Amino acid sequence: MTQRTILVTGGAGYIGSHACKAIQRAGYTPVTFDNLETGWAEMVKFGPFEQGELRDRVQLDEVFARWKPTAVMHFAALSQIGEATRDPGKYWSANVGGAVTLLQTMVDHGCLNLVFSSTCATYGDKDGVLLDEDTPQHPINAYGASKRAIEDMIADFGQSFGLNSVIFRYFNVAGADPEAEIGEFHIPETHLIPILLEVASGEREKVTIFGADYPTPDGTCIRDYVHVSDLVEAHLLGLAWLEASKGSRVFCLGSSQGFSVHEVIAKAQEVTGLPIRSEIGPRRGGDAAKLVCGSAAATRVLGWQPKRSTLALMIEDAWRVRQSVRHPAGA
Ligand SMILES: NC(=O)c1ccc[n+]([C@@H]2O[C@H](COP(=O)([O-])OP(=O)(O)OC[C@H]3O[C@@H](n4cnc5c(N)ncnc54)[C@H](O)[C@@H]3O)[C@@H](O)[C@H]2O)c1
Ligand SMILES: O=c1ccn([C@@H]2O[C@H](COP(=O)(O)OP(=O)(O)O[C@H]3O[C@H](CO)[C@@H](O)[C@H](O)[C@H]3O)[C@@H](O)[C@H]2O)c(=O)[nH]1
Repeated sequence: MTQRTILVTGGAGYIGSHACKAIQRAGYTPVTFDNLETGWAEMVKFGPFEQGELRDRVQLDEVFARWKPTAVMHFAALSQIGEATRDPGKYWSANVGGAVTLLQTMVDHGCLNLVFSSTCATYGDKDGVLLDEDTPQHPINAYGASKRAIEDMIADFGQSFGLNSVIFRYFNVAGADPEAEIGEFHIPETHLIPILLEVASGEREKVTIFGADYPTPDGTCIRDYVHVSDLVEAHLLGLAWLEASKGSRVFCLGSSQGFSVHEVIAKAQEVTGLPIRSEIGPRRGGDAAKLVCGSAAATRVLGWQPKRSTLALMIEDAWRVRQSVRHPAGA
């Protein structure tokens, strides 16, 4: 039997490259489609690579005709909250524009199974609430708004064309491949844990804490961190769900535990055994005070069992990759 092909948009990026490894291991062929805006050709190690732009319908048509994917995992997006707040049009164009073209191409090629990366940034600021699939979505930045719009678009394509979808709303994804083949490489790096590891390794002088006047116990923002390996396992379960024709569903993916910026810094110092200098700075636009996930549905319905989503393991795995894998930019 020929191997089933999964089109992985954003497969050269952080989460997409980890997904490709898991997809290949599960016996499928992951075909990466990526414009390399924030990703790396060097991270495409587990299947073919098609360099391309999602908003380019001609290119997408060629790729669908060549590979005939049975499903798409759609990771490609711009995802920096600070940048989205400074330049919202860029986010609406890349994220929503890219998704429109992708969905239309899927339907026209008869590929009707989609796993989509959404985000808890679609919820907005809901202090003190455990966010789950039923929580109303009121995004407070253009990134979250663009992702909510795509969720709505997917529902419309479901109604009109029978597109089947599993939408995962992730919380803060962290960690790296436990076998240290791939990792998280962004330039500039904006995510908290990799920044802390840059400070620990002496590549950065200090971390600026974006606000210590939030209504949280220590004044810094609280987030729910989930290990990228656990996250991509959920995607395989989502794919199996679609292949079993179980219909369309939304699931939240997180660890159901929140950690403040101060707590993450303390844990990174403990794991690395190195000092991490920090200073308090102003709030970053678009940040919610507290985002913590209720992922009971993913466990109950899909059988998802996170294995590595403790703060210590996520930092440990990211630290190991940092020390053993050369940055694709040669930095
Ligand atoms: N990292 C997180 O904590 C997190 C949390 C929630 C949701 N997400 C979502 O997960 C997905 C992957 O995130 P990531 O952290 O791996 O980001 P990433 O930036 O590492 O990867 C995104 C990839 O998509 C590609 N891409 C972007 N726009 C494209 C376009 N128009 N055409 C083709 N390729 C394009 C980039 O080059 C990159 O390789 C994104 O959709 C993001 O919104 C991430
Ligand atoms: O130098 C830094 C970087 C981050 N933070 C704080 O650390 C927390 C985590 O920030 P970051 O790692 O940038 O993640 P988020 O902005 O929470 O966004 C991530 O998590 C979202 C879901 O919560 C995803 O949708 C996004 O794609 C992903 O980038 C936030 O409170 C930031 O304000 C700092 O204080 N200093």
